[in-house]
Amino acid sequence: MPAELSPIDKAKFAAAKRAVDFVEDGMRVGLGTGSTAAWMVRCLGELVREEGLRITGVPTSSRTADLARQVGITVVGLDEAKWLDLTIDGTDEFDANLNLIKGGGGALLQEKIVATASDQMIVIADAAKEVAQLGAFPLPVEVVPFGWQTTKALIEETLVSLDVLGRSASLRLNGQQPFITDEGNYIVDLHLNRIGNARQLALVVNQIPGVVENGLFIDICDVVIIGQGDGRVELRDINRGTVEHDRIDFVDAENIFADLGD
Ligand SMILES: O=C[C@H](O)[C@H](O)[C@H](O)COP(=O)(O)O
Repeated sequence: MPAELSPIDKAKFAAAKRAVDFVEDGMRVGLGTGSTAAWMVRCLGELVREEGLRITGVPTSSRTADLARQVGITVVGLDEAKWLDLTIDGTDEFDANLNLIKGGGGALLQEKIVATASDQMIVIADAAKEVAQLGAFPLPVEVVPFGWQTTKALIEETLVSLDVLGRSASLRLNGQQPFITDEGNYIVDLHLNRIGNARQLALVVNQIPGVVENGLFIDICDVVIIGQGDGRVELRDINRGTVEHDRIDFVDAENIFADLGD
């Protein structure tokens, strides 16, 4: 393990490495987006190259598609795969019911479509992503560029009517310009502090014309794998109600770190 790899990266790697144990030969796998999911894509790539694992990957962003191809994973679109056995993705927050806030990297739309089209969703995270109540992380809402200021104003009015704390909304920027998603849309981030009724908020926000999707993933995630910097992992399965503990050996990761140029 390279000395410069931070404890947080080790934690993300540990969760990712444990998650790929769920991937079986012949599976169609949704590939999430973000720094944690990137570790999972690298781990899967190693299994494909070194152990001949045959999988079909459905990426949730152009970034993930590029990385997946680079590490040797066969990539297809969701409509070609049709239905997936499993999706593995990161998250910005998760709560005790495994409800999530996602979209910090702007990929929430494809991520939600792909996760919903999967028999199982496994979320991989470091322990800092766990919250008692969702909402400290700004909730991303994807909106169409046409009339986005009106859409943002309607979202703010809706937050007031729901008496949601925080209530401020901001257009996500990339430098001086609006951040553009893979689908050509904008992101409005909602600074809420905490979300009392996430299910209601998710439904109501999506009713507003101009809103494409929001980053609340309610009743979609089945398993969360929480990694620690020392290699410990905890697996929580919401359907079975089970909690398991395991440990990842970083020595196994030498090839992956070599690929990163360390
Ligand atoms: O749009 C991005 C995704 O929802 C990511 O899964 C999320 O932001 C977590 O990313 P990271 O693993 O980099 O914290």
